[in-house]
This record gives sequence, structure tokens and C-alpha cells, in this order.
Amino acid sequence: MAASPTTGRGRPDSLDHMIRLTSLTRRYGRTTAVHDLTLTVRSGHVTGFLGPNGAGKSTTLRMILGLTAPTSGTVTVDGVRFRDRPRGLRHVGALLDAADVQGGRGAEAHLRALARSNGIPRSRVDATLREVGLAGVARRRVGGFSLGMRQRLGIAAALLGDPPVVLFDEPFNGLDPEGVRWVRGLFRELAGQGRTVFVSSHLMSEMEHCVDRLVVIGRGRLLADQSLAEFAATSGGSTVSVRTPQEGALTARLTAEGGVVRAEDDGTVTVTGLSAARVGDLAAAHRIPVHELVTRTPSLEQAFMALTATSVEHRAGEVAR
Ligand SMILES: Nc1ncnc2c1ncn2[C@@H]1O[C@H](COP(=O)(O)OP(=O)(O)OP(=O)(O)O)[C@@H](O)[C@H]1O
Repeated sequence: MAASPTTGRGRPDSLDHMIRLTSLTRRYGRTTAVHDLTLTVRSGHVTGFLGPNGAGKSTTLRMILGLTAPTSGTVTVDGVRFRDRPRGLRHVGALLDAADVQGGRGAEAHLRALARSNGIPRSRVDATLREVGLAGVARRRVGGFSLGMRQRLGIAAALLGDPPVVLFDEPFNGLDPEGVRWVRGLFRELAGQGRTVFVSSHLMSEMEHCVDRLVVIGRGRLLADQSLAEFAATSGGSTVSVRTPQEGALTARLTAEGGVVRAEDDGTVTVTGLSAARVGDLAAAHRIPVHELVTRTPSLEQAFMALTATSVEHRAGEVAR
């Protein structure tokens, strides 16, 4: 592998380190945590793995890593099941649960132990500690680390083996805004090096600034598997918001042209089915004054909420039955 001049990490040598899920299913008693998932996660992209709480994200990641056995179906990385690989950390690096570290150890000792058991050179320990910004606290007990520092240590462990495939479960938890920005940049950099980067989150707002592909699941089922641009394009059309002192007259004209018009509490009307240009032209043609004319595109967060609305396990204010 050729070392990257900025990070010291190599560029993965194979062209496409794909994660492939085929009819992957996991049941716990009556709960189907993951239901018949078939999808491919490709290298060179940051793929967001989104779904509400309890959607099955962690279970899926654990199955990719061979930590949870599928009830049926298969999952492979580069065509090989993870547990069939010796020295797994060199192939797939993962941050699953940042709290899952022995608190009595220092960060450096923790990474050294991982390096030893995975046949990774010791020099990688210093390099990854520097990269995640923990070099200055390398000997401090992990038990005294903040949640954000633990997340950084978990990310260091995932990068330790210089793997072509990295999985992160909720990596933004506990990070401050600077940390969030750093993680986003890191993911883009890892994908830019040709790696496969698969990142779970239940918040679209965390994801939309760093992913280029999206896999959305709800109640274990696949709801979307597309590029961010495709998701944005299919996530509900734009509407036009217009303010006029002659609402009745404009509504009549717009409706006659096939628009669907809804009066809003703030005195504007929302028009669906006509472009802002068409609305403006119609108003001008009939000498109806317009004081405001705006195209509104639904946010990705709104689109995500709409897509997963029927899959949410628990809602605030919902009475348990
Ligand atoms: N070991 C287990 N035993 C029983 N049920 C489980 C187990 N692990 C997960 N589940 C159930 O499977 C479903 C999916 O859980 P999972 O943790 O994979 O979802 P998630 O999308 O990662 O959620 P979150 O965002 O809350 O972490 C949930 O209903 C959960 O209660």
C-alpha cells in the first residue's frame, strides 16, 4: 500500500471492498430486528445508515462483523464472511460502542493490546493517537475520559489496522461541534482514499453534510438505498409560498391553472403543482400584486421523518399499550 503523505495511512489496494447483505434477517423471539435486507455498500463513498431508534442498525452492523449470527441470509465483505478472516482489524475497522473499553487502561495501552492481537505494527498506535487528537493524553486512564474522548479512542481503534472498510455506529455521540466537524472531514477523507465507510445514525442532520449515499431502514426493513441527491430529488416536491393582498383572486387563478392552494396561518398561501415562475406570471397577467414569492424545498430531515414515520418504535407522548 502506498502511504498517504498527510496521514501515513495507506490507500486500499483493491478496487472495490464491498459489503454485501443478501436477504439478511435476524429475529429475537417475536421481534424481527432485521428483515430480509439485501444491499451493497460500495467503496469510495461515505454511506449513511439511517433509521429511528430500534430500526435494526446496530444488529446489522454486528452481523457484518460476525458478532451476531443471522437467523437467515448472508453478509460478506469482499465476498468473505468477517469471522472467516484472520486478523480482522486489518480488513474491517469498527466503532460500535465507545463505552466498551476497560477504564483502568490508558489509551495507548488499549490500542497496543489491540495491535498485538491483530498483528498490527506498533507504529500504528502512535499514528492513530495523533490522528484522533489523543496523543497528549495517551497514558491517561480511559476511565477518566469524556464521552467525546472515548469516541475518538473508538475511532482510533477502528483505524488502527489501516483497513479498507470502516463501520461506525453513532460516531457523533458526545462530540462537540469541533469534533463533529473533524469526524465529518475524516469520513470524507477515508472515502476519498477509496475506503468503504458505513456510518449509522438516527439523525439526518448529522449525516447530510458528510454522506453521499444513504441506506434507510425502519423496523428492520429497507426503506431507501440511494445517493443523497436521489433521496433529495424523490423526497417530495417543492412548493411555492406566496403572499398577496388579493388572496381570493390569486387562489381562483391558480386553482384554474391546476394548482392546489392552501391558506397558511401566517397570511401566505402554499401552492403545490405550479412553479414559482408560473405563479408570478399568472399574478402579473391578472394584475394581482405579489409581496412575497418563495420556492420551498423540504429539508432532508423532513423527508427522512416522513419516510420513517410509520416505523418509529416510541413517540414522545405516546401511551404505552
Ligand atoms: N440482544 C437482543 N435481544 C433481544 N432483542 C434485541 C437484541 N438486540 C436488539 N434487539 C431488538 O432488535 C430491534 C433492533 O435493535 P437495534 O439495536 O439493532 O436497533 P438500532 O437501529 O441500532 O437502534 P438504536 O438507534 O436505538 O441503537 C429492537 O427492537 C431491539 O429491541
